[in-house]
Amino acid sequence: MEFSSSEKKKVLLLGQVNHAYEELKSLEDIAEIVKVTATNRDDFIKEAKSGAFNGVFAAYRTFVSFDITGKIDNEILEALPKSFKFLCHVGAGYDQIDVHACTTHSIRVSNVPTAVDNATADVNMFLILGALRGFNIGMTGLRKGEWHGRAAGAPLAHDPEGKTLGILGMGGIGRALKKRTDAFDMKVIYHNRNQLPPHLEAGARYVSFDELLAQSDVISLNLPLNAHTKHIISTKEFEKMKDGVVIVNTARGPIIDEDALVKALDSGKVRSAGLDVFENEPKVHPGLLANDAVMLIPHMGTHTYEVKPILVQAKNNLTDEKTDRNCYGDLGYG
Ligand SMILES: NC(=O)C1=CN([C@@H]2O[C@H](COP(=O)(O)OP(=O)(O)OC[C@H]3O[C@@H](n4cnc5c(N)ncnc54)[C@H](O)[C@@H]3O)[C@@H](O)[C@H]2O)C=CC1
Ligand SMILES: O=CC(=O)O
Repeated sequence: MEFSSSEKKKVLLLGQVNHAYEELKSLEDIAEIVKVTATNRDDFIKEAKSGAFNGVFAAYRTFVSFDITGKIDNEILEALPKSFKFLCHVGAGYDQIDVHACTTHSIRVSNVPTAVDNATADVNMFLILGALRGFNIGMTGLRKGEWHGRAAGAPLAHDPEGKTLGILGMGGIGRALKKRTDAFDMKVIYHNRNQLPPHLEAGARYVSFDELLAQSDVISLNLPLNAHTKHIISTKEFEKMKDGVVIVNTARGPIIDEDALVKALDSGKVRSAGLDVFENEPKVHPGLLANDAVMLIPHMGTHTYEVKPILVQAKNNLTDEKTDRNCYGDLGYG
């Protein structure tokens, strides 16, 4: 794409920047930031078709901009101008974008993996420990004035040591989790579509999907959400698991069939769960809310200064009031 030197490129801002003020200012030096006035998908499409975004060559989108546009799919791309060529998503998981449709429209998509690995793996480890040890029962009870959570006391829990952790989807976060579980002497098995080279396996044993379901004491979901992985864990898969298994999910809610999970928890097939993500965020299944054995976190896997380094610089400007939503505050790593 050719621009004259005096011409500022137009960048569409999908979502609000709440943290990366300095970066936004730098971008404004070289680009004209085009803001969206629509607050829902229909109006966004109308706004795009009215020519309001004409000349835009790139868009920077936050996770919560989904509330305005919905999935970035063919319908949205058809409405955007032909000048639009780059879609920059602030997040590792890009399930809110139909990448195939983008490819068809010759639009390149970028995401932000790697930067999130440690923070998300920490949450993952916290959920494993909390769910295995039954901490939520005690913690919830304590705030209600009940020592050990129940009149009869919290049930005895389990140590991680010697337990088999099955990592489904051992990519960046899964491998960072493996490293953490080594400190707790857990045995790690994993399933990916293809076996990793030994230096990336780092001692984890590659197994089939069904072996992972059957052999794990704890199952951690660390794979992306797409048409193949939606509800990859449902009733049939719970039946193949050990009685009393623990399920942890920091990936995406719809990877687990939440209704089936609640039933498996209620029947005792699943002993407890640790969840950072939910099928219909920000809604949480009432069966999960009602179950004290389940550790629940409102999608805070990456909610740290270290993941969003700019926050440290912008700290003095930052107030809680500026943080609009729990998920990323604003733009993830910006
Ligand atoms: N809770 C949170 O705040 C965060 C959640 N996430 C979620 O975690 C997911 C994983 O993130 P990364 O580790 O960075 O991704 P990654 O791409 O590095 O790893 C994903 C792994 O899953 C494997 N995989 C893909 N399809 C599979 C299948 N059908 N069966 C088995 N394995 C499969 C891939 O081969 C890869 O090894 C993201 O897609 C995102 O949805 C990511 C960051 C933060
Ligand atoms: O959910 C967070 C992400 O980066 O993906």
